Amino acid sequence: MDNVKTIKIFDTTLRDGEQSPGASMNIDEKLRIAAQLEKLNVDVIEAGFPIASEGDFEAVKRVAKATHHSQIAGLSRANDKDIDCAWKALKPAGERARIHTFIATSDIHMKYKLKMSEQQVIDTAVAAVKRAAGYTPNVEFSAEDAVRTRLPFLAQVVEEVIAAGAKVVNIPDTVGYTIPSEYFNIIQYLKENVSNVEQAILSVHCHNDLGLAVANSLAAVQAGAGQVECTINGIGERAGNCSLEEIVMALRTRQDIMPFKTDVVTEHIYASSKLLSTITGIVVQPNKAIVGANAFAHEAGIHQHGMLMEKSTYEIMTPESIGLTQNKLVLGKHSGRHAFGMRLTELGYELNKEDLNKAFVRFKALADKKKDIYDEDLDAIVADEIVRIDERYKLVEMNIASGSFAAPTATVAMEVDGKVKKTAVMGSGPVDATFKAIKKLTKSQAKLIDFTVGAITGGTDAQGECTVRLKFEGREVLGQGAHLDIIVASAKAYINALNKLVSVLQRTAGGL
Ligand SMILES: CC(=O)SCCNC(=O)CCNC(=O)[C@H](O)C(C)(C)COP(=O)(O)OP(=O)(O)OC[C@H]1O[C@@H](n2cnc3c(N)ncnc32)[C@H](O)[C@@H]1OP(=O)(O)O
Ligand SMILES: CC(C)C(=O)C(=O)O
Repeated sequence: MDNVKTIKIFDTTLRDGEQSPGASMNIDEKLRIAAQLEKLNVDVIEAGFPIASEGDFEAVKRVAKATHHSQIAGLSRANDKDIDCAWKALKPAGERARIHTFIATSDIHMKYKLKMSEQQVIDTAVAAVKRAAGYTPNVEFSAEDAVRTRLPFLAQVVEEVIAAGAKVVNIPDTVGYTIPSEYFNIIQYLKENVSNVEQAILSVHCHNDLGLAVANSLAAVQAGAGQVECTINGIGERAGNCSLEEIVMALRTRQDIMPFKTDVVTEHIYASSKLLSTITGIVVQPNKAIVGANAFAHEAGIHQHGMLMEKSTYEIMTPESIGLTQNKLVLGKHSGRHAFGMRLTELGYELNKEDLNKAFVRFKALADKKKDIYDEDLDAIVADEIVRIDERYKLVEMNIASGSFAAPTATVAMEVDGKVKKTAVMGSGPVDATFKAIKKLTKSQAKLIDFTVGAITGGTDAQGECTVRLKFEGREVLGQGAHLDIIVASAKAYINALNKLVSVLQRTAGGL
């Protein structure tokens, strides 16, 4: 189609996505996500909110330096300090740098939060855009809580920020309140009532409080919006943001009725989703559209019959289109480093030689015990073996006595600050005994907040994957561990969380 319009994809996984409780990422993790986002070929990566903390500033700066073709955005409130700080962080991106400044425009926000009149908000917004435009022509302005803003006022704000130099104007549904028909009308109203609207791209940024973020974004695109802001797996503040994979695949799959496309390389979607889950520990629900474990699974006989006859009977898009390939090279104990490394690359992992070797040793050990090695097993190996921090604590060996008549007892040997220590502790169950033993050996005061267990793949020889969330002095960390023995996986997750806590506390000069 000649008249197909390209919709810009603005990914905010590293900024709004990181505002999800539990989704905080360190700089190295952000760099890995940013590299994956460039593979996806998103137009803009919002890398953070530089004034928020030294860590955020550094992360934006490092992402700006390390990336090659995506534009890099940094968020700032509408004041000089934030904007100057954002620019300092973004500068290494050169012409790819975008300053994203915002201020709320709804009556509720202006009255209770900002304590500003409409005129003060306009003056502040215009001044912010002008200051940002002094650094770069690539300025985006967001009218926070636009959906609950008086429409003629919203139109006035949009007109004035465009006149001040904004090249992209975002109309966010900050609280996930709108519905598709209303949002369509808002965008259409702005298109018809802002005299200079064609000098800027209208952007949309939807939250999912009513489960409508993707539907609303789609409606806005149909009304003329040219940029969609979204996150991998839909993570974000509260119920999350518009999910990148859903909006992109909706536009790709329904080009028959919507003349739009994106430049996203959809074949990298699945790897991106996996990488984010591995890094944050926020797992995707099995029935999640596009990237859930069941998204391309067919259980019912009638469906299976249809699929065998002709895939399009029950599949509106192919698994291959999101990078979910049937593993052509079967990985097992006879596989070598080349096949193993190639599969990891296909899954989105770029490991250096040393990390690849470490992962390969783990893979061989697993292949000796387990018949089939699935992609999920490889994800677990990488999560467990590579996504690591400096280790003050290491599991040396452990043994569990448990059953229906004896009191569960864990015997655990650990390396603590280079010295091997051993203890045996009883508990109400094998996991309880294990955690008590680890606590005793490490003298940790951290509180266990959450513990989850899952089988990574099917069958009784499946690897178990555990996550442990610990809290100490207001800091929360998430540890992960995988092993064929679920109790060993639990211990590894607990120890991984303790090591993360040490690293967090060291950075803030605390102690355990
Ligand atoms: C809708 C969104 O997602 S917006 C982005 C939300 N993300 C975040 O807030 C995460 C990062 N935030 C932070 O680290 C901190 O909130 C900071 C560093 C930005 C500010 O911290 P503090 O200075 O301690 O202020 P605090 O967060 O308590 O309050 C916000 C202040 O900014 C003001 N403010 C809020 N939005 C804006 C804006 N867009 N432009 C200018 N000022 C604003 C508020 O009125 C308040 O001002 P006051 O301190 O004079 O009362
Ligand atoms: C800063 C803006 C874009 C935002 O995150 C929101 O309104 O939800």
